[in-house]
Parts: sequence; structure tokens; C-alpha cells
Amino acid sequence: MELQRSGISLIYRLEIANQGNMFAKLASLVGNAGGDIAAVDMIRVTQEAVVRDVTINVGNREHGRQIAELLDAEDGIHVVAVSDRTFLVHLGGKLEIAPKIQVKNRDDLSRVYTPHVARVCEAIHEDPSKAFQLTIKRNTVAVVSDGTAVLGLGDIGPYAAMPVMEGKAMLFKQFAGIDAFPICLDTKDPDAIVETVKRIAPAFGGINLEDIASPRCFYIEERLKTELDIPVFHDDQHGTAVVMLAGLLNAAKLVRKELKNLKVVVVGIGAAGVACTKMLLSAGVTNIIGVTLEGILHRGREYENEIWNWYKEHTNPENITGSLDDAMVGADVFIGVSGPGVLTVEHLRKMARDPIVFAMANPTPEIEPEVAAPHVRILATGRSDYPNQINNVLCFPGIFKGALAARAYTINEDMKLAAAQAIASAIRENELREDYIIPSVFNQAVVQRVADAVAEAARRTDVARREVMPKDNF
Ligand SMILES: NC(=O)C1=CN([C@@H]2O[C@H](COP(=O)(O)OP(=O)(O)OC[C@H]3O[C@@H](n4cnc5c(N)ncnc54)[C@H](O)[C@@H]3O)[C@@H](O)[C@H]2O)C=CC1
Ligand SMILES: CC(=O)C(=O)O
Ligand SMILES: [Mg+2]
Repeated sequence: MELQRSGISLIYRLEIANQGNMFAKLASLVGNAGGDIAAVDMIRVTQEAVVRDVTINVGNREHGRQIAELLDAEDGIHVVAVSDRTFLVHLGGKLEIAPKIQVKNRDDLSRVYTPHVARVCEAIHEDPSKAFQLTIKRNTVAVVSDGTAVLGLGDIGPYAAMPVMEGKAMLFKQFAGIDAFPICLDTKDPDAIVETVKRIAPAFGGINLEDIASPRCFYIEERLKTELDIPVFHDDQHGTAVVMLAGLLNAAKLVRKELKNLKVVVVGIGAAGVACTKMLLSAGVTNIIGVTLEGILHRGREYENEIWNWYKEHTNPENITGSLDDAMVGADVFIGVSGPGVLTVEHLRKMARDPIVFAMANPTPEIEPEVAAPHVRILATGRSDYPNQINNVLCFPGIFKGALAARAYTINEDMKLAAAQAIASAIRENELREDYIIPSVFNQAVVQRVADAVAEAARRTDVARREVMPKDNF
């Protein structure tokens, strides 16, 4: 596969002296330093100088700093400030709550609030299921995190987790029309998390657990699924697994291999790794090797982590032992949900013909895509700046849209499988290419296709409270 290097975009506020052709000089300085001018805005003009905002694409923050120094050292150019566009879009947070109707007069006020609202409250009191009709419950999801496994950044706490949860909430709204609320909890106690989520549940039609570290995430999700009657879905587990399977269904078609014959190496046996493995098993893959920081999971050991004891019993049919080096020999597929730098070119050279590599760790994949690309047939990452983005964002808007439309009690295996097949089928067989095994996040057909398939699977498996017609906009 061929790839282009990605970078970041910085805005340089520059005071440029009104002398000679300073802008041409500036452009050549930036170009020679490997920067790429993407936009120029005039801020103000004085007799002596012009102030411009120059947006420059740079390789990374260090590269950006070098360009700033270079420009500042030039006679006639002064760097007033450098701002990162990513930080600018986060100023003041990324969300707001807006009312659906305006309160223009006393009559409106008396309806949306007291006294007439009381009749609506009484109706719900008599029949709590009316909360789905008469409150935001039917279309609102809580995105709940404790900040312990935020992307691949680890335990960075509830404050630092907020930008990710706000981002998820934005995507719920933009892609599926679902109102989602970011909730970062200041506790790591699994029981306290369960109790808190149960207590806030009345306002929500579903709970999206996010970036909660394993193995605690399994206990938290299991308890909430049993104790709540709305869908509880740990996205890092199931959303990731659904999209991974969708990508693998299409990748396997392209390299003409059958799922049941694949040898799949999964690295990072945490939330995402365990769920990806369970999904692979449901899809008929049998030869799966799980690799942790301590090496291959095998039946010759007892693990402190209970889920790894489950894992060793259900995978590794030949009970091989050793490290990732050993696991990669003859592997058809690599699934990385661990961290940066795990995979090397040497590993790729050990793989079977037409290697399929899903390096899904965020924000930095298990191997630099540019390094891996020449050695693999199909490469996917979790990132939006490379082709083949295998990211749970392709799943969670659609799967919740379908589950909410059906007023499902839960999101079960059939609904997840239906979602994976719906995502995969968004690309016709004759359109499949090495750099197009998974539809774009911006393919508007995907969310509705997933939602319809999921609502139908909910009906079929008897977990729906409401019949949904395809494309029924609840
Ligand atoms: N592309 C996507 O849609 C998604 C990507 N991810 C990424 O997957 C990674 C893991 O996420 P979670 O499962 O939620 O976290 P987690 O904390 O539950 O699990 C991570 C596991 O990976 C292990 N690990 C870390 N470095 C390793 C290495 N060098 N070799 C073997 N194992 C290693 C850890 O020990 C832990 O068991 C993160 O980078 C995250 O961003 C997670 C969910 C979705
Ligand atoms: C995409 C995602 O959920 C993660 O990296 O944690
Ligand atoms: Mg996540």
C-alpha cells in the first residue's frame, strides 16, 4: 500500500515588515523548512507592517517550533503567536445544550414549566414507560468514563478525559441525531461507578461506557447490563470489535482467504482485545493467538487477570508459547489494540502471504503506517488521517440509533453481528481495494444501514419494546 505522511496544522500570527517582497521570502523559508502554507488571513495593516495569520501544515510540534524559530530569526518577520488549531476548536468545550422550542410568553412558560408540566409528570408517574415519549430519554445517551484508559494515553483522570467524551457526544449528534452527554466520574471504584450510573439512568435511553480500563470494565458492564433495562454498551469493547470484524470480512474477501482458516494475532488483551477475540470466535475464526506484555497467553500458566484465564481456554489451539516474535510466524492477520511501537518490520516479514494489519491503537498505532505499508497487503489504523480507518465511530452512532429506535433493553450478539455485516456491506465487492476495505465515517448511508439492521436484529431476538420500520425516524 502507498501512504502519505500526516501532520498537524498550526496558525502563526506574523508581523511582517512592509519592505521588499517579504511574503515571497517567508513562503520560501517555510517551503525550504518542509512546511506547507495552507491559508493566509490578513489581520491588520499599519504603515510599517502587516499582521497575517498564516496556517502552516507541519510534520509535528517540534517541526512547528523549528519553523517558528526560523521565521522569528528573519529580519522583518516577528512571530507574535503560534496557535494550534486543535486547541482552538476546544476553547470553552465542544458542546452546548439547546432547547427545542422557544419560550416566548407566559402561555409557553406555563406549558413547558409550571403549572401545566405537572400533568405530564403525573402521567409519567402513573406509567413510567411514558418517559420514553415525554422526556429526552428516548433519544439521549450518557457517555460515561472514569478516565482510566483514555485512547492509548492510559489513566489520565476524569478532567483530562472530557475532550474525548465531548468528542464522542458530538459524533453521536452529527452522525445519528442522538443527544449524548459526556459524564466523567471522579472515582475508579467499580461499585461506585455502577451505583452512579444506575442513579442517573432515568434520564437516558442508553449508556455508552467509554475508556474504562480492563479488567474492571468487564465487571462494570456486566453488572449494569443485568441491573438496567436500557442498552449498556462498552464501546471500546464492542464498537471496536464490530468495526474490526467489518474490516476483516472485506479484507479476507480481497485476499481470498476464508475466516475459518485464518491465523489471527491479537496484541493488547484488554477491553478492545478481549471483545475483538470474542467477535472473531463468533464469526468462525478458530486460530487466535493473544499476546500481552508478558507474551503469548497459553494454558501452561495461571493468570491473575481472570479474563486471561478465560482467554487461554478459548484460543491458541496449538497452545504455543513465547513472545510476539513467535506468534507472528505464519500469521494472516495482526490486530493491534495495545500501544505504539509494538510491531516491527521484522514481525511483518514473518507473516503469511498478503498480510492484513489492523494497527488500531490510538492516537499512535502499533507501527508507523509509512513503515508498515511496503510490507503488507492491507493496512488499517484507528486514525482519520490515513485510509481504512477502523474506529468504533463507524459503529456506535448506528448501533445506538437502531437500539433506541427499537427501544431495546440491551445490545446483544445478534445486534452486533448485524452491525458488522451492515458496515461491511456498505462497500460492494467490486469496489473493494487495499485502501478501501471499510466505508468512510462520512459515508452517510452507513449509520442508517447499521441502525436498520440492528433494530431488525433486536426485533428478531425479542429484545425490542417497539416495532421499527426500516428508515423509521422515531
Ligand atoms: N481504533 C479503535 O476504534 C479503538 C482503539 N482502541 C485502542 O486500543 C488500545 C487499547 O484500548 P483498551 O482496550 O480500551 O485499553 P485497556 O487498557 O483495556 O487494554 C490495553 C491492554 O493492552 C496492553 N498492552 C499495552 N501495551 C502492550 C504491548 N506493548 N504489548 C502487549 N500488550 C500491551 C495492556 O497491558 C492492556 O492489557 C488503545 O490504544 C486504544 O486507543 C481502543 C478502542 C477502540
Ligand atoms: C476510538 C476509541 O474509542 C479509543 O481509542 O479509545
Ligand atoms: Mg475509547
